[in-house]
Amino acid sequence: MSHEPAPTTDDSAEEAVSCRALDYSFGDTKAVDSLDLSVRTGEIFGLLGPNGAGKTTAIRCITTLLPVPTDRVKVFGHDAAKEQMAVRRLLGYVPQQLSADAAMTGRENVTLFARVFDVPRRERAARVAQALDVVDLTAAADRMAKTYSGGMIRRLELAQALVSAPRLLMLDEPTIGLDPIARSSVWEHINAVRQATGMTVLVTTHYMDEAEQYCDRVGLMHRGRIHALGTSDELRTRLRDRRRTEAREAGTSARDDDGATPTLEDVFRDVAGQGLDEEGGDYSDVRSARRTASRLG
Ligand SMILES: Nc1ncnc2c1ncn2[C@@H]1O[C@H](COP(=O)(O)OP(=O)(O)OP(=O)(O)O)[C@@H](O)[C@H]1O
Repeated sequence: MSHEPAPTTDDSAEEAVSCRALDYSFGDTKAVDSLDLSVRTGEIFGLLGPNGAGKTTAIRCITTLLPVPTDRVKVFGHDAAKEQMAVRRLLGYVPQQLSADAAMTGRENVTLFARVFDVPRRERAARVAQALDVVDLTAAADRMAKTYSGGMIRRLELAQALVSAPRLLMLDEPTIGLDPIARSSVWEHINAVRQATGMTVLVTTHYMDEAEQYCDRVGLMHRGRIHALGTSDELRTRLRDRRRTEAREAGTSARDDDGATPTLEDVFRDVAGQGLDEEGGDYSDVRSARRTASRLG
């Protein structure tokens, strides 16, 4: 099935997130299976995989929302089992499920998060205004969230996560259910925040094109494991070179696609083997759990 070399981690760069041999099961279902993952400080790291790959479970382990044994998950060196509060203080988390309240204004929603995350009272109004400004919601800040479009709601949730100035921003499928324009707008805002603050971003997505465009490095996850890890260019070039070598060794004449660099989709299909098809789940075949816009309407 997979011909990719085992994923490697680089411990020389300061790690924002490190998972070592992380397992997590729901009854008989092994959602995360001996996961090794290293996210470097300051990068946008994309965890890619089809529905059910284990992305959300991994994210929830890192956020301390699911219990993990000691020495399995660290966030900026803090152990997620032993130092839960220290870990939580360092991160902002935007889950797949809706986290904004439709019956409150944008400003009220962000203020609520500022309170929950203990933003000092005297700084609160300014920090809320700044977070709304970063995501271009200043003009709409005093409108009820139920009047927002899906993309605006996603940006509001981004502001909610940013108001505590986290060092690590974790986003679970931030663009699911959005139209292409809203998707690129959300990404542009994530990118702008990263550039301005140096914040580390860990994002799950099944949109390969988004990952190629916006993530510094990606981890391809399937059935609870990372099967390949690197920059999108590295992964694509590695597969191209391997195919060329195989063709040469087999003595076959040049294939039609010999000169072409495979896409990230090809890489995924290569590392996941037949699994994607057996499960009836192309990675782009989304259950679309989110459907943000319709839920607030
Ligand atoms: N609360 C739960 N109880 C039982 N099984 C669960 C639970 N949450 C997830 N699972 C199972 O664990 C596996 C991994 O699910 P997970 O949600 O982590 O995948 P994912 O890659 O995030 O996919 P999706 O994008 O569809 O959420 C799946 O087989 C899923 O059915």
